[in-house]
Amino acid sequence: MPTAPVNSASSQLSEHRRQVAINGVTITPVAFADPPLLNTVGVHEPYALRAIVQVHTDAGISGLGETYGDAGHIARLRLAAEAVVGVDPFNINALRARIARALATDTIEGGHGMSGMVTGSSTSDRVLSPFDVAALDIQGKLLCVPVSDLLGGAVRDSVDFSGYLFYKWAGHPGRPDDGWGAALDPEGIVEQARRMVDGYGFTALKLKAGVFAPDREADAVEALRAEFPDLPLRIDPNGAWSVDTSVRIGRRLEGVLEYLEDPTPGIEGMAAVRRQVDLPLATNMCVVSFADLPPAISAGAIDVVLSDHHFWGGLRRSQHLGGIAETFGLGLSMHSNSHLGISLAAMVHLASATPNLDYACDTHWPWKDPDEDVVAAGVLEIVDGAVAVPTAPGLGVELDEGRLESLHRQYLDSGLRERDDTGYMRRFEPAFDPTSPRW
Ligand SMILES: O=C([O-])C(=O)C[C@H](O)[C@@H](O)C(=O)[O-]
Ligand SMILES: [Mg+2]
Repeated sequence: MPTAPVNSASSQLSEHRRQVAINGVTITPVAFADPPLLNTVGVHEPYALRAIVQVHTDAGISGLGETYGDAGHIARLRLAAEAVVGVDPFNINALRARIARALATDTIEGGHGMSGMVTGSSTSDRVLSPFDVAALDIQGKLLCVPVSDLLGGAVRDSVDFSGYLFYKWAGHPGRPDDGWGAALDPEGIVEQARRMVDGYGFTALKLKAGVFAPDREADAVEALRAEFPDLPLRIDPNGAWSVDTSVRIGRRLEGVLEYLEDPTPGIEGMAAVRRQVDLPLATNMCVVSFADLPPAISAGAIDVVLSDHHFWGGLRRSQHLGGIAETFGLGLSMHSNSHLGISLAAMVHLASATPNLDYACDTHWPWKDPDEDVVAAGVLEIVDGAVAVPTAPGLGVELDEGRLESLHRQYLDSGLRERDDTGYMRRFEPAFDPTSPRW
């Protein structure tokens, strides 16, 4: 009978729908090796911290999320974990409401995990994010569709990423060199870029700046332009420059950059720069929550917003941000922090289902040891500067329990419980002062 299998499949599906509820959450902090990457607030410590969130259901299916690993954030995740038990993983609105309620009386301090650079983002959106991703992973596994389908369908088969260049030391002091070598001048940055482009095929480059005198960093951008005449270039000093310095350096780099990211702190400062420089301004610092959008748009402070599902409340709310960007004619790009494979999979699904994503996304992926992850190796790879959108159900990545256990042990042994780029830098340069604007 031609109709019988369809009917029985759909009745099985609705059976799943009726029964499924979250019946537990496992939160595992992990640490993975991170090179000494320099930024305006200091230097990356020997390990980056993340939290792996497994959401379990009474249908026997679990979903995965990944987020920051600072102690305060983990304490909030644990509050949320208790609050979401009993919720249907298809009901992300209910997840959000339960999490907001659980955090309403939260007195936990610190723990943003973003090293003082994105502190104004919404706490409940940050905590919701890994639960939203895990719920979508569960939905996809139950319905046998990839997360990109649940987000409206992939509009591209692969997602472009930019090669993320950092000034860096050759290795962590007192430890062996990491193999990338030092990059402390334009030649070092060009050499690093060459290795990124040859190894991963990146078709856009971003330089993390705010480390050395601005003119020296502009020299590095011009050296990149000479070496890679066709690649879009960006520079991001994380608000380390005054308005005057931003205008001077911005004018110098007009016609060279595809966008200038967070040259100076705050909406007013960005708007002042924008009025005087003929370059698109991008941000992941002065617009980090929905409440920041109206004042930034009315001040004309930004041209491009960098989404990041880790602090914009997960994949669905990041799509909402994409809709606002489209409505107001803003460009859309994507921000990253040091991350593992669950986050990369989530970023790729989101980017694949965001038609108005105009730029190659950021990723710290090449800075990670390929042997250190919590998902199986080889599923996610950067080829020709892009990651293929996974087509298996859910996020398309499976947790490797052995790898999770070993990165959790590394977390326990590392002794690190908060990201502290400034404190680590001060061990080697006691007078280091990250107060912005630094120039
Ligand atoms: O675009 C950005 O602002 C970032 O990627 C922030 C990160 O924290 C970056 O500065 C880093 O990893 O040092
Ligand atoms: Mg940035």
